[in-house]
Order: sequence, then structure tokens, then C-alpha cells
Amino acid sequence: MTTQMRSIVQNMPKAELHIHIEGSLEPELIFALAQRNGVKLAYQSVEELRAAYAFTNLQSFLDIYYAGASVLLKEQDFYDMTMAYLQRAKADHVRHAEIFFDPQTHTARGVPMADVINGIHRAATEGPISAKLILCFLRHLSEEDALATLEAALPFREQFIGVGLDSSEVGHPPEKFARVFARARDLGLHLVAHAGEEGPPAYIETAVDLLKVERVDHGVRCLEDPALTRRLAALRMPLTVCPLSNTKLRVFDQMKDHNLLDLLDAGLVAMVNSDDPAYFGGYMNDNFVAVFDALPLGLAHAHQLARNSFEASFLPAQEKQKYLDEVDTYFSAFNVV
Ligand SMILES: Nc1ncnc2[nH]cnc12
Ligand SMILES: [Zn+2]
Repeated sequence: MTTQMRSIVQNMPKAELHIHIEGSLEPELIFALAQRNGVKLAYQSVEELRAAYAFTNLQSFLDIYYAGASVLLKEQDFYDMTMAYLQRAKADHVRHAEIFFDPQTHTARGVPMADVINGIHRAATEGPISAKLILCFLRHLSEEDALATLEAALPFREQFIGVGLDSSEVGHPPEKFARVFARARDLGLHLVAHAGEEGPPAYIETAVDLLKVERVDHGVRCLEDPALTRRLAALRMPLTVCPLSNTKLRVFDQMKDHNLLDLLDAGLVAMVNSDDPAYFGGYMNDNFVAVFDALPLGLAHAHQLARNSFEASFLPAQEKQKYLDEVDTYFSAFNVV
């Protein structure tokens, strides 16, 4: 990528729609919170912890990600983690973020739901960019646990805009969560789910048809099913793609093998996100630089990716249009609208 393209993608206005807030917890903050809360870690130093970030698949990452999250105990811990992410995202010209959080990871350790949601939400309200919250259910746990989690979160209904589905994908298909998604839908919540990251295209189909999701998180394996790909394009179903995550978790061996360009060429509403930036080697702009360096992506693709990120957001129509106009104005300086 030329230095000019690099600067264009770094400085362009963008939205982040796939960020697990617990995945933004940097090793330095993990150690600081462990000390503040008297939590004993299995690693002696920041360097030793970072050295353990050598993943072979999704599960090998999740094991260490849940261990890292064990230092989060107090409302202030959730606030500090979220504020650090929002400040970092602002530096990458992220205008708006829709942030996943995993309450079951914390309530199972005895942390009150109120502290989890209030801490993250307080930072989202006070932070330097626009931010909304999406409560995710852990799919390796039961649907009953997810239903109980949703009920426990209802006193805080106004503090999150949607629900999602994450954690170990294979063996935990979307249909396992049909009832809790129906309940969330009745409550007027937005619906998203991880599907087609490691799981097959059939999981994308059931996420759309049975869970009635409005976005698919990852979804990169859809290209294995051409009929499904055509359908997702016709539906303008967004795919929240995470390039560095996909290479770190071996969904693709190398960035040059990533299918982001093929997804865009198929007419899909794909965009770039960071997933778990503290674990996968970078935030938004690191993802843009990595994928633009490896694939023949140009100015028109950058423009499309920025537009897609706002189009796929759950912002109210007027705000969405304001950001889309900002993107178009930004790119008009380079003669591509
Ligand atoms: N990439 C990912 N896939 C599934 N669950 C996750 N939780 C955090 N990151 C995840
Ligand atoms: Zn994810």
C-alpha cells in the first residue's frame, strides 16, 4: 500500500461494529487490575502473558480471553477498560462503536450484573466517541442460562440496544438459542450473532432464518455457499469482518488468503472491525493497514468499507446519514464518490 493510501484509510471516518470489550483488555491493564483487586494470575509478567498469545483456533484464544477477564471485579474496572478502548478507537478515527460485552463471564464469578452494565455504560456515555452496547450470550452455555441472563439484564434495558451470540461456535448452532432471541426480539432489541467464523455456512442461514439477526458477525464462510452468498447480498445483510482475528485464529492462513475483497465483489455489505484488539495484534487502523497491505484493495474499496460500517450500524437514520455524508465528503477530496 502507498503511504497516501495508508493515510487515507487511517484518517477516514469509520464505525466499529464488532468489538468485544473484554477483548480490548491490554496485558498492562490486566496486571494493573489484578494488583488493584488482589487477583492471582497464572503469569508472572506482562511479557509472559503476551507470549502466551499464540493461538491455533478460536477455542485456544477463548481459554486465555476468559482468564484475562477474571481481573474485572468492580464497576470501576469495567469503566476503565471501556474508556481505554474508546480513547484508542478515537485515535483511529472511529466515530461510533457498537460494543459487545459478555455478562455471563462476570456474573458466573459473582460480579453483579449492575456493576458490569453500569461500568461499561457510564464510560460509553462519558467517552470521546458515540458508543452503544450489545449484550452477548455465551453459546457454550445453555439457552436457559442465556434466558436467565436476559431477565437479569432487564432492569438495565435502556442501557443496551441489542443482543448477540459469541464464544465457541462449532457444536453450538444458532437454533440452540431460538427462544432467547425471540424474547429479545419481543423486547425490541436489535439482534446479531457470530456465525460462519469457524462454523459452516448452514449456521449463517439459521442465524438469519431462525434467530432473525440483522447482522452476521464474521460470516466469512458464506462464500462456500453461492446461493447463500447471493441471498445475503440481496438482503443487504451486513457481515462484520475481522481480518487480524481471522488470521490469528487460523480461519485464513495468511492475510493474502483473506476473502474480504471477494466478499465486496459479491456485493456483500462487509466492513472491517477489530474483534479482540488486545489479543489479535491491533485496533481498527491496524486491521485496515494489514488487509490493504495484503490484498489489491484501493480507494473505492476504502470508501465502500467506510460507508458499509455506518450503513450497517444501528444508529438512528438521521445520525447515520450525517456520518455517511461525512464519509462522502472525505472521499470527494480524492475524486471518488
Ligand atoms: N472472535 C470471537 N468469536 C467468538 N466468540 C468471541 N468472543 C470474543 N471474541 C470472539
Ligand atoms: Zn467476535
